[in-house]
Amino acid sequence: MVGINPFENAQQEIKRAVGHLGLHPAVYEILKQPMKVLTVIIPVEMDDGTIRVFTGYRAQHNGALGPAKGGVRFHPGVTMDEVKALAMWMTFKCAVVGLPYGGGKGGVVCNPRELSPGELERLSRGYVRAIAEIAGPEKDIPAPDVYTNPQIMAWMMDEFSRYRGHNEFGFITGKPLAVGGSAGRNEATARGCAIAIREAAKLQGVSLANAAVAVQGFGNAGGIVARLLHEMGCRIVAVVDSSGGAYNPAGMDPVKLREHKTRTGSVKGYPGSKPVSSAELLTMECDILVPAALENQITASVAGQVKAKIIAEAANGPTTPEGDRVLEQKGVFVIPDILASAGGVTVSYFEWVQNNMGYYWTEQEVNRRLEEIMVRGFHEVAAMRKRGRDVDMRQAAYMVAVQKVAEAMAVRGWLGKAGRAPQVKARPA
Ligand SMILES: NC(=O)C1=CN([C@@H]2O[C@H](COP(=O)(O)OP(=O)(O)OC[C@H]3O[C@@H](n4cnc5c(N)ncnc54)[C@H](O)[C@@H]3O)[C@@H](O)[C@H]2O)C=CC1
Ligand SMILES: O=C(O)CCC(=O)C(=O)O
Repeated sequence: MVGINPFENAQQEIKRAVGHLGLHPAVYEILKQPMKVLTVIIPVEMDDGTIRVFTGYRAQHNGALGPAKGGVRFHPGVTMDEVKALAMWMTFKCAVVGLPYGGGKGGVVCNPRELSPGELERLSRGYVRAIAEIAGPEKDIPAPDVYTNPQIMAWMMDEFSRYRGHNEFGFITGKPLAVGGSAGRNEATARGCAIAIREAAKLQGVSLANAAVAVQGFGNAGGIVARLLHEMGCRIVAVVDSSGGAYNPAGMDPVKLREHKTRTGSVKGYPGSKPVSSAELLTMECDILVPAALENQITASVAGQVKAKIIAEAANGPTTPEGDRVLEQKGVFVIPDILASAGGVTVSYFEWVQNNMGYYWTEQEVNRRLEEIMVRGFHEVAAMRKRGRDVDMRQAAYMVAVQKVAEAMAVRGWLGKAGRAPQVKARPA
């Protein structure tokens, strides 16, 4: 959305968390920007023989807890500030659920729908060649995000393996199973979100049986979360994608919605449904709202009209800080993006671990470990919310995450003398 800078939004959240935790101001000074940002140009030979030059970015926000980790977005609206915000959010997403990573994110300004498969492959490989010097399993590990998928991950892994001269399956996650992908990764973002919704519903006394759910975005995150919530007994009353929406208060079957989208290119026109816009969906009567598309969807004016009891942010940054304050005043229970969407990177972590070991787990094993991490993360944040005064779930999540990153920076000596107290107590002799 024009005029709202996601990077400035992300900075505000960190500033508040550092203040609430009473940490040294140096913590904010370090965390308020990415440690490294690379801008690249990618010349690609198009099918008609012309050369088109694309712009791409890779941002690494903070490496105190481990190598940078985060997806690559292919979208016409990608900007450097968006990539910087997304990298920043990744640092705290990884920290809140206890993964040994820092935050990273990449993006290429392009419309993949206008590219042929060959052009898309050459662009994906070109992007990897351009960022190769700052990436790798020990430095920065990309993954899928908006409009990138397992096939693109496979091309990228192959290109990086050529660059290094040997197979580097651990360079990137979200790969197809045939080349070191993990069972369960495709569903992981949605599964993690569904687990968080289940825990929130228990906490808030909302029954999932027949609960009305509206989902904005019907891709990897939104489409699968609709299916999983349907399996948990919820009624999927509305879904939208970038081309339109479908509404039916009696509920719709997400498997059939997916088939309809595969056949026609959109969820709109689903048999038995009425059209619905993205704006209408966000403010409609429902119990659970899942924004699973892009940033800055729930502004203050949208938030004022939201009727959902629970919002689970499967997307990164769907709510503006102003929107957030309105939701807080209204008592809407928000599961913030850094927690609600952490399932994907959690299973990406499992994928990287499996690649490093060369030993692969069953889907059951992956899902069991994901469940454990999401439940622990959710309740750690809920406990922080209870302990903190005047903090909502988003602030609580940031407080849990910022505390962990600040502690790592302190013991590494990045905060100098300021870091030695009170975060780090010397071990008794
Ligand atoms: N794929 C992953 O593992 C993760 C994704 N996310 C976040 O989830 C969100 C969605 O990502 P994915 O599902 O992976 O992308 P995707 O490319 O699979 O799907 C995106 C969906 O959003 C829809 N969409 C795009 N613009 C829209 C608009 N203006 N209004 C309504 N719908 C719109 C598209 O039509 C598509 O259905 C993003 O914010 C992403 O950063 C977060 C964590 C992990
Ligand atoms: O799977 C990953 O490594 C990161 C996914 C991602 O980009 C995100 O969580 O926003």
